[in-house]
Formats: sequence, structure tokens, C-alpha cells
Amino acid sequence: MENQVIIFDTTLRDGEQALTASLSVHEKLQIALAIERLGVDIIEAGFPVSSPGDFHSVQEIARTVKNARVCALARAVEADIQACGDALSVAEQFRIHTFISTSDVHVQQKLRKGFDDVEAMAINAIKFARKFTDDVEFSCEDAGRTPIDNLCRIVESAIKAGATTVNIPDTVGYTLPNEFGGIIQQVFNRVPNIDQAVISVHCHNDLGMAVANSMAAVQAGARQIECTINGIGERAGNCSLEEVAMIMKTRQEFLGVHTNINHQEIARTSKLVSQLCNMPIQPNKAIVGSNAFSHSSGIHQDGMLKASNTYEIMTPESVGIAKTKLNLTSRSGRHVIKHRMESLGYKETDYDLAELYKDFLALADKKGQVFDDDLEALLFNIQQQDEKDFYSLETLNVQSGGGEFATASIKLAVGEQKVIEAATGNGPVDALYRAIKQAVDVEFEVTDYKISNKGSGEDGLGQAHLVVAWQGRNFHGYGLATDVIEASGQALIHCLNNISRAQTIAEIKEQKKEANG
Ligand SMILES: CC(=O)SCCNC(=O)CCNC(=O)[C@H](O)C(C)(C)COP(=O)(O)OP(=O)(O)OC[C@H]1O[C@@H](n2cnc3c(N)ncnc32)[C@H](O)[C@@H]1OP(=O)(O)O
Ligand SMILES: CC(C)C(=O)C(=O)O
Repeated sequence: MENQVIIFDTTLRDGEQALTASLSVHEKLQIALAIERLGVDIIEAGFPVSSPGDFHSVQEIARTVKNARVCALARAVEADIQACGDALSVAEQFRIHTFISTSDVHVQQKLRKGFDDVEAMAINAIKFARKFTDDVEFSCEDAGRTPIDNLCRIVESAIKAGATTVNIPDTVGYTLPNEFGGIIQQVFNRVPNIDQAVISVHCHNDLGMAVANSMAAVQAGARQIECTINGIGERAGNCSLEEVAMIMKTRQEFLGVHTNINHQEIARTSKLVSQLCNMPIQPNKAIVGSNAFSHSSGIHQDGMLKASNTYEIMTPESVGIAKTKLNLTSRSGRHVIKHRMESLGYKETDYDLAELYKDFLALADKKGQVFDDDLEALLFNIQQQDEKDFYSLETLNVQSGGGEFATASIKLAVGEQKVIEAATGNGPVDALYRAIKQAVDVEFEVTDYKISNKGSGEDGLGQAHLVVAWQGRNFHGYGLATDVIEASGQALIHCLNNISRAQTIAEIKEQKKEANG
């Protein structure tokens, strides 16, 4: 049996059906070109009869894409097939994909026909499509719920009528992997002319089994998987392309099959589709989620530092992601802290690991993830332990709401002095930050500001995270208070104190250098 699995991408057809905003022709072309670069074999570009816009984009994609075969979808209706033929004829080679439902519920309730009528429509549609191209795919919609005798009967008739690919969709994501694999197996065992067509599968993810069902089908002999980037598609989506591609790469020895996918293109194709389709990717999504190659707990991080294959079955580089991330959290251990300090340029003799780790845990318990800048700030704090904070916010008054601008007045302790300032801004935080900037002699720039809540209900606290840039370095600060404006003020003061400590350390280093000649 052929061991290449054909990857049929339907991001622009089934994926596009689930979008809330329509994609322009230019955006669809951009996606098609990225998918072509990814190395898919077939691109299903749309449903030309559905609108002039879709007809035009299918035509543009068919005209432009050269390294993948372009395909378009049609009901078992001649006008739909004619529209596919017209849109695709600009390409040298193309595929027409026609379909009709075969399950009892669809045939009786939706199409309001008998199975014999449906079979006749399928045969007619396939024969008509063959007038435009010799590459015709036929799908038995809702095959997963179709009585097996009917399924085998229509597959045989479709192949006899000229279908070169026959697709068995689990349209509503209903089957279990061994059940779906069993259906494919039975089709192979019972359809006499099965060797004259490629058997394809198209699984939906309503019960989260689209990928597992597709892989079970491949193990039963299917040689085409229909899938989408990031698994987008009707309802809970389709089988995710990046997942099946990486399963077949990572478990190649076990499965004995391969694809033509350029795996290193996966991450950037996924980002492009997510951005253009306005469909964010969940952080824990396999392969392309922002957490897919991040490790957060001490035991895992220690393992990763000793040998990355302890916790990674594939490398981030293999899918085009720059590198593994080791997140510093209160579940991290000493090994990763030491490693991170090394990467920040500190030798073990520059600090006391036990002391730094104690402070790190206290901070991580309070704020969740600890960043490199926080870690350095902790070190500065330890080195300057006897010195109290240079800046502290003593009082704060902010007025905002309704008017054109907000005002803030503050009393700030700056070393031994008390400084009073007031400023206006386009919002309360802007006014407050302007007042603080006036009170301190530091040229900083806020580069990131995030507010989140800790806890819920009346006891909930506002937590502000801030990154400010000063002299080419980033300083991170946070503030926690019941009032989000106060939390924002504390976060900036925290950054300023970290800058002040960095300044002092730099001065001490400079003095030492001068003293040593
Ligand atoms: C499982 C899938 O994802 S299938 C693909 C789904 N994609 C789409 O539907 C997107 C594009 N669709 C459209 O633009 C429109 O639905 C069109 C142009 C196809 C049809 O529009 P309309 O003519 O207004 O019909 P409408 O969508 O309301 O109803 C569908 C009709 O097609 C029939 N139909 C559904 N599937 C098929 C099929 N495979 N073959 C033949 N007829 C079908 C239905 O029975 C219904 O017919 P009826 O009008 O006699 O009751
Ligand atoms: C048209 C077919 C392939 C389909 O989208 C489905 O059954 O989900």
C-alpha cells in the first residue's frame, strides 16, 4: 500500500465557513500561498457557486498557485459543478469535489429524498464533473452515521461513475477512533473496485476526536486527510493539519506513512491564519499553542536542562518555533534559576542561590510568572538589602470620568525629600504616570502595561504589570491593590526603584573599576 498520505487543506472552504468576518480575495490568496509553501498537496479554495466573491477568489487562487492542486466544492447539482469548472479552468490541473449526504437523517430530513435518488444524483454529478477534469472527488456527507451497506453501495457507484478520490466524512464528529477506523476497514473489505480510488477522510471535532479519528482511518488504509490550519472549521472545527502532520512525522516508524509537509513552515502559517481569520489560538493547543513548547515545573525544567528529550517529543525548531521556553513560576526549582542567571550573565559566585531562590518563590507566589527582569530586580534587592526604597508613593488623588481628561495629584517620597506634583492626561493612569514622571528625574518609557484581576468578587485585587525601558534596558514592576489606579501607581514606583538600584550598582561597579586602576 502507498505510504504517502495526501494532505488536502480545506482552511479556505470549511475553515472559512466558520469565520465571523469575511476574508478579502487578497487575504485568501495570502493564505493559499502560505499553505502552498507549507507543502500541502491539494488546496480546497472555496465553493464558487455560493457568491461572486468566492468564485473570484477560487479563480485567483487557481491562477496563482502552482505547487499544489487547487480544488473547489459543489453540491451534486450541475450549476454548482459548472461554477467550479468555470472558476478553476484557469489552472492547468484542478480537482472538482462534489458531495451529497448519505445518512438516513440527512437523506430523509434534510434532502427529503430516498437513498436511490441520492445515489442517482451522485452518479450524475460525478459524470458531469468528469467533463471538466479527470480529477473528481466525491464525498458521502455524514458518512459516520450512514448505514454501512448504503455507504459501501454508494462508494462503489461513485468509483464506477469516475470518482478518483472518495471521501468518507465524519461530518458531525460523532464516531470514536476504533469505530471510524472500522468503517474505513469495512469500506476497503467490501467495495470491489476500491483499488481504483484514493480513500479520504474529513473529520470534525465535535467530541474532540477529529485528529484521532483521522489517524485511525490512516491506519485502516485511508491515504488522504482533509484538514485545516489550527483546526478551524464549522462548529468545533476540523481535523487540525499541524497535528496530523506532526503525528505522522514524530511517529513515522510506528505508522509507516509520511506526508509532503514542510514542517518548519507550520508555526508561521498557523500565525498568519490565526491573524487574518481573527481566530486566536488557545495557549495549550498542540503544536502551535504558545505553551506547546513551554515548561513550567521544576522537575520538568531540570529534566529539560539535562536532556531535552526527557519532556519534548519533538523540537520547537522542527515546526518553526524559535526555541523552548522555561517559564519561571512558583513550581520552578533551583536548577532553572541558576541556568537563567547564567544566561543573564551572572556567575554562581555573583549571588547566593539559596537566598535568591527564597525571594523568587515569594515573588512567584504573589505574581505568577516571574520574568528575567524580575529576577535581576530580586538580585538588586538582595545586594541593596539595607537600603530602603528610594521612591515611595505616599498619597494619590485621581479624578476622571465624563470629562475630556483626567487629573492626578501625588505626594512622592524621593530619597529624603517629599515632592508634590499634579498632571492631566487622557485617562487616570496616563495622568498619574505623567505626575510621577514630573516628580522623578528619570527618562523612562512605558513599553508594556497590563492590568488583571487576582481573586474575585468584592475581595478581588487589581494587579498591574508594567515594563519600562530605561537606557536600553527593560525594568519590570508590579503593583497589587484593591484600586487598579493605585496598583498601576505602585507598579511604576516598583520599576523606578529597580532602576534606582541598577543605577547604584552601576556606580559601585564604576568606582571599583576606577579604584583598581
Ligand atoms: C458539510 C458541509 O460543510 S457542506 C458545505 C457547506 N457550505 C455551504 O453551505 C456554503 C455555501 N452555501 C451557499 O452559499 C448556499 O447554501 C448555496 C448557494 C449552496 C445554496 O443556497 P440556496 O439555494 O439558497 O439553498 P439553501 O442553502 O437555503 O438550502 C440548501 C439546498 O441545497 C440542498 N442540498 C444540500 N446539500 C446538497 C447536495 N450535496 N446536493 C444537492 N443538493 C443539496 C438542500 O436540500 C436545499 O435544497 P432545497 O432548497 O430543495 O430544500
Ligand atoms: C463536504 C464535506 C466534505 C464536508 O465538509 C463534511 O462532510 O463535513
